[in-house]
Amino acid sequence: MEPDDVVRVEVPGTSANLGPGFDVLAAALDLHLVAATAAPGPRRVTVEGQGADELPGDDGNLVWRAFVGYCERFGAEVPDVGLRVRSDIPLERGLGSSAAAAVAGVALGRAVTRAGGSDQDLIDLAAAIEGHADNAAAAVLGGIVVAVDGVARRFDPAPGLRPLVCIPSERQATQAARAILPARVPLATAAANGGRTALALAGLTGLAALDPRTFTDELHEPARLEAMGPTGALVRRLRDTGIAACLSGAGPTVLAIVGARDESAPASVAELAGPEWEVRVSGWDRSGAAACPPTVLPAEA
Ligand SMILES: Nc1ncnc2c1ncn2[C@@H]1O[C@H](COP(=O)(O)OP(=O)(O)O)[C@@H](O)[C@H]1O
Ligand SMILES: N[C@@H](CCOP(=O)(O)O)C(=O)O
Repeated sequence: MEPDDVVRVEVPGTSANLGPGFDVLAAALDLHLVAATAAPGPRRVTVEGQGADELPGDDGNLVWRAFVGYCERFGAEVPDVGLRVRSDIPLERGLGSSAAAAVAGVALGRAVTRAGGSDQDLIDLAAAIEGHADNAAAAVLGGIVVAVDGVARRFDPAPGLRPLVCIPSERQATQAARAILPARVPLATAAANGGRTALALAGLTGLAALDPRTFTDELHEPARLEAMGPTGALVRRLRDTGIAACLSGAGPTVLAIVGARDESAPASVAELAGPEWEVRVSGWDRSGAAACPPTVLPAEA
């Protein structure tokens, strides 16, 4: 394989749920996973960046599995290539590292084989492989998404808003954070959550002013914030000061939405979080998974 043959995709990390939109809302953030084809070598996948010391380099790697999954679904022969994957998305923090890996695999499959498939097909396939259509939709489409019943729609984030992520060093596997959720909730609870989801989406996309109270969730956050003590405490502290805050995905990261022009907000959030937390001023990723022109994967920073 010549360097000119290298195909590369860049996929954003994602923050799912956005408070009350459990399993249906998500936003794409400007931290990324880059995957590229490479000449076949002793390892199927070379992993760099986050997870380099623990993720598999064999055919069990999620990016490769999704690449093969795409080829099987669209009847393409699996190309005999290696992959290089570099991710800036911390693992098991609720920032969609697994969805980014699955989306990278299917998007790379489409770009390499040109066997077709719509963005919705990629979302469905990545969600079938990884489990979360909300993350997958935001990773493919960028912006803010609603994903439900096999339909994903993208919206532009309001220009006046900026996401901050507060990342702890502790990790939380998504599967374990789903196992503690209630199987049933009262009808009135579900109805109120639906209303807050609509208002939160309106606020995040600029259709209405963002009211921090609409970030309250009664489906998944109560159990999770109790299980993740420091995360629960930080969400409460932020909400008590009037900041729109919620659990990012299945946690333990906390997402806060602040005014883009509020220069003091990042420092205020960092002060409320304390030294145990890495507070990153993020931006929205507006474009989603992008297949880049043939190029070589940039060297690790
Ligand atoms: N770059 C990657 N390459 C392969 N697998 C990955 C990569 N990033 C994440 N994964 C897989 O996703 C898992 C984490 O997924 P999950 O528990 O859903 O947390 P989250 O998606 O919130 O980071 C990792 O343990 C690993 O199996
Ligand atoms: N809706 C899912 C989202 C999981 O996101 P992740 O980034 O934590 O994998 C859930 O809340 O379980």
